[in-house]
Amino acid sequence: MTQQEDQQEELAERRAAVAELGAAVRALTDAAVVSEVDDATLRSVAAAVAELVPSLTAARRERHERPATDPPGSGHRWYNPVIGAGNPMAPPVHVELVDGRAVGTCVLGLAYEGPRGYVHGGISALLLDQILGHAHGASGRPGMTISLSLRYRGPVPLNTPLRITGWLGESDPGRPSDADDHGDDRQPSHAIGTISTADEPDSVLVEARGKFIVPNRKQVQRIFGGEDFAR
Ligand SMILES: CCCCCCCC(=O)SCCNC(=O)CCNC(=O)[C@H](O)C(C)(C)COP(=O)(O)OP(=O)(O)OC[C@H]1O[C@@H](n2cnc3c(N)ncnc32)[C@H](O)[C@@H]1OP(=O)(O)O
Repeated sequence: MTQQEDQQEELAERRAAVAELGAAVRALTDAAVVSEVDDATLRSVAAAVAELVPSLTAARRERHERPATDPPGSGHRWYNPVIGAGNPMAPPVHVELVDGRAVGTCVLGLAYEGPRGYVHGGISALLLDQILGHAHGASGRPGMTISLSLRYRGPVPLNTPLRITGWLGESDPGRPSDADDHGDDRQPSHAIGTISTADEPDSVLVEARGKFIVPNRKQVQRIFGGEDFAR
């Protein structure tokens, strides 16, 4: 086995272990928010969970440090709060590119509840921001959201397969490109996204419109210390 194959195997093993923990803690979160067991049971589970924390934080990363799952150049975000298998907060949403559109699928449990039985509006915004990011990134230029507006047309049901779709619209006709000044394309892109149930994909429950920019070199330096922010 070559050194590169060794590293790939190690990375796959690490990601699998991280995903396993993510799934277990996600299941714990789901159990915690649906549980109606007695108070004594809740307290004994809380104590048992608190005892587990030090074994995880014995080796930890800080802000700006890459996790072992996301080596430079991999473009992965194993702990992303929407798609990351390692993040218990992530549903996670499974995203595919279909005919230039980003299509996400997931089922949201009661941990994501806003109105009783339905998804919290902020969670819908989170999912749509992510899917618009994928639609923008599909052009090969990962960007950052500079504005996001939403229209909530109907409540999004919990415990129901959902479909989240994002695509690029026309770029901003009002702003002339000043690429020459900055060495980057400074034309913001418009992206559009929707949430519907998987069973009724044409019935739009939430609609989003976002603007994305590709940070120029100075901005990447200022915000991320020069490291390619998307890799
Ligand atoms: C696949 C993974 C998907 C992940 C999806 C997730 C996406 C996200 O959530 S990203 C996180 C949320 N977004 C952010 O944190 C961005 C926060 N904003 C910022 O850091 C700054 O506003 C930043 C860097 C974009 C611009 O700041 P700054 O360099 O000071 O420029 P500023 O003087 O404010 O801009 C002046 C104008 O130029 C525009 N502009 C600035 N930089 C650019 C650029 N690189 N390209 C095009 N337009 C630009 C601005 O939008 C602004 O336009 P307007 O006047 O119409 O509002």
